[in-house]
Amino acid sequence: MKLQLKPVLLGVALVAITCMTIIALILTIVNRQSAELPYSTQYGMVFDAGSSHTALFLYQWPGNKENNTGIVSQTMMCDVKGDGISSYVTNISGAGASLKECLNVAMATIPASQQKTTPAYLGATAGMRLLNLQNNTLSDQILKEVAKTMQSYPFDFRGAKIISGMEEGAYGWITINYLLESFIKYGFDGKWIHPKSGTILGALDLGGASTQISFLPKEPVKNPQSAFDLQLYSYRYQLYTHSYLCYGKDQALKKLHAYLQKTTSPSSVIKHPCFHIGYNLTVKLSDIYNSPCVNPPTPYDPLAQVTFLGTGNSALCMSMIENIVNITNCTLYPDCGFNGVYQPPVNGEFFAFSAYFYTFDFLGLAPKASLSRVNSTIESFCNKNWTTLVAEYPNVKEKYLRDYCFSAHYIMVILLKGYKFGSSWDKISFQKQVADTDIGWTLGYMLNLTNMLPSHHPLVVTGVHNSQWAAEVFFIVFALFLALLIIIVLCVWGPTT
Ligand SMILES: Nc1ncnc2c1ncn2[C@@H]1O[C@H](COP(=O)(O)OP(=O)(O)O)[C@@H](O)[C@H]1O
Ligand SMILES: [Ca+2]
Repeated sequence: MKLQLKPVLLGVALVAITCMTIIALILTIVNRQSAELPYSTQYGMVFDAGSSHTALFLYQWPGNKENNTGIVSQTMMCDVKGDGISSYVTNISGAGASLKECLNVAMATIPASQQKTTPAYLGATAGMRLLNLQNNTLSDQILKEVAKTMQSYPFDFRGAKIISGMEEGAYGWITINYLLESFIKYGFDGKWIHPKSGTILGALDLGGASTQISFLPKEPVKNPQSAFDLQLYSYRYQLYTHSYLCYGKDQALKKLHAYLQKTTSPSSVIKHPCFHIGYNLTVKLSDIYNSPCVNPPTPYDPLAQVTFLGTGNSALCMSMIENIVNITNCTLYPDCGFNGVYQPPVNGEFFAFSAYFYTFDFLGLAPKASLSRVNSTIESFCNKNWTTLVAEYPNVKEKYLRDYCFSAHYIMVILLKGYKFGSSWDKISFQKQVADTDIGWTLGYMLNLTNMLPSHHPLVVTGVHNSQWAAEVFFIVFALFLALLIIIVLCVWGPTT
């Protein structure tokens, strides 16, 4: 009997098609991953309740789960009027009321439908840490008041608390490196790539009441109290971070005043080398000794007055500051920052922000300037007469203008003699923002508390719309049905015709 070739080939082809269709069907159904598409912008807010003032930062990101790279950005920033919340000790309810103006701005910015799902945090830093040391009942009452005000808004209130110095340092470091995409990057080939570890930056934050340094050292951190272990996007980091309480620039100035007062006593007129010639300041002794950062002489009259007379003497200003920043005492460890605090040698590039930036920006030294230009600029600025200066900068707040000479010298002492940046001065960049977002601890804090910093590498899936997926399944099932039907017809009638 002659074999009929055509129906046999057709049958083989149909069987092959059927098998492929069944495999396609299994793959389409079994390995189904659902991915949400961006549906709308989401928001999150953090109050930075600093020692000198409070600011509200509002962040936004696309409303899906793909926010685990540098997608979160700052939508708005609102400066709360008045001083920091720790200054409300005699008017506790005022601390809560002070936040209302900025909360109203947030209400006007966030669409009504999103307000309920907007997480809202308040983190207080060194001013409240100090108040907590002095009188924890008062600091608790202030935190309760600010929480009450925040809860009176529709936002998803997640807490008002004092953050630790280590958290403050680590979150500042996370903010910088998140914004610079140093943890993870989306490459041109559509794959996630992990940039080389050398591209991770260190963070230098100078506040009013504390100062923080955070970086990845070359060597393992020897003191566990300064080690911060993190796992981000499948990589482990051991961060060195230290917060020097009482060494923010305002408390450091208080320390200098206490030093000058004690060493000149009983005179009530005291030469001040970091104030400009022509600037005089009269204060009560209680204004100097009202902080846990300074030890009052015993006995002392809180109401007695002293007058500081500016002499604008750069060399003396620098050496006086060296008296309040102990740079010699490093007995317990092979390497130290200042005050005998363990610190491995600095490593890599750094961003210096907050008062580091304000001071260097004002002096025209940001983002970078050579050491010789920095030194000569500070010296000639400190030499300026106060009257000339006020006329030259009519729009600069007097409290800032008065302090730039001191702050600049203080910055040089802690960076060069404290942290020992001498040979790596050019590694420091004085910055305020990255990608239109302010550098500070608040973004890192929010990313962490909202679980937007995964410890594992993000999974990339290529997806289709649900309707397209249903159409694909329907088409495959239909093709399968048709193929089976033809095979049956061929088997029954094919070979005999
Ligand atoms: N425009 C500015 N010029 C100079 N200094 C500023 C400016 N804005 C803020 N500062 C200073 O920056 C510091 C910010 O510290 P802050 O965040 O309030 O305290 P902390 O972080 O210690 O709790 C303060 O010393 C404040 O005076
Ligand atoms: Ca701060």
